[in-house]
Amino acid sequence: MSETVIRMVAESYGAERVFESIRESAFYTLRFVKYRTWRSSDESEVGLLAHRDTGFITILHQHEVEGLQIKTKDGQWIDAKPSPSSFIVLAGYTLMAWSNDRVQACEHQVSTTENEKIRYSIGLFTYTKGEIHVPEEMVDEKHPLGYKPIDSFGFHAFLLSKEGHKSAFPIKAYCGINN
Ligand SMILES: O=C(O)CCC(=O)C(=O)O
Ligand SMILES: [Fe+2]
Repeated sequence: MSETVIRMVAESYGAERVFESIRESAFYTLRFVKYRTWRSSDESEVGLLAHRDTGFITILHQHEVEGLQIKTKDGQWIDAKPSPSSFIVLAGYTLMAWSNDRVQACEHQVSTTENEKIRYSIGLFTYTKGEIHVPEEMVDEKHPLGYKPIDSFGFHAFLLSKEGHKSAFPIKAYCGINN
């Protein structure tokens, strides 16, 4: 499924010729998360603070208990309702850079609203190894090249640094051009 989505993104920008190289550099982690219930009714929130994922794409499935919220382009938080048959695909920072900002890394958070039910989610995180380059299909007059080659391991090390921590858009601080 991850490969299918990445192929669709590449094709939609006329860059299907580079799909194979992304496929070859991809690796995955699978994370199963259990969110506890509230300890008391006045505990304000249990969840995960607003963030953007750092890899290429994330495929999420939440089981029965809602909580995932996605920030829209105009800054509104919307609920992603759980469905037994659906997955949510989120773009991460590496895809944002690879697509030369055509695809924005999606800000999201988890905020549980039901205090009695344990929430489970499962996420397949797709990362890339080695350097990947912005394909020339993503670059034109309106979209000048915005990133140097993207070394995902280097980027993850940068995220742990002081500079990485304080940066609002760490991928731009790490390998952006003209920032
Ligand atoms: O539990 C979820 O639905 C989201 C988890 C998440 O955003 C993450 O692990 O990066
Ligand atoms: Fe996330």
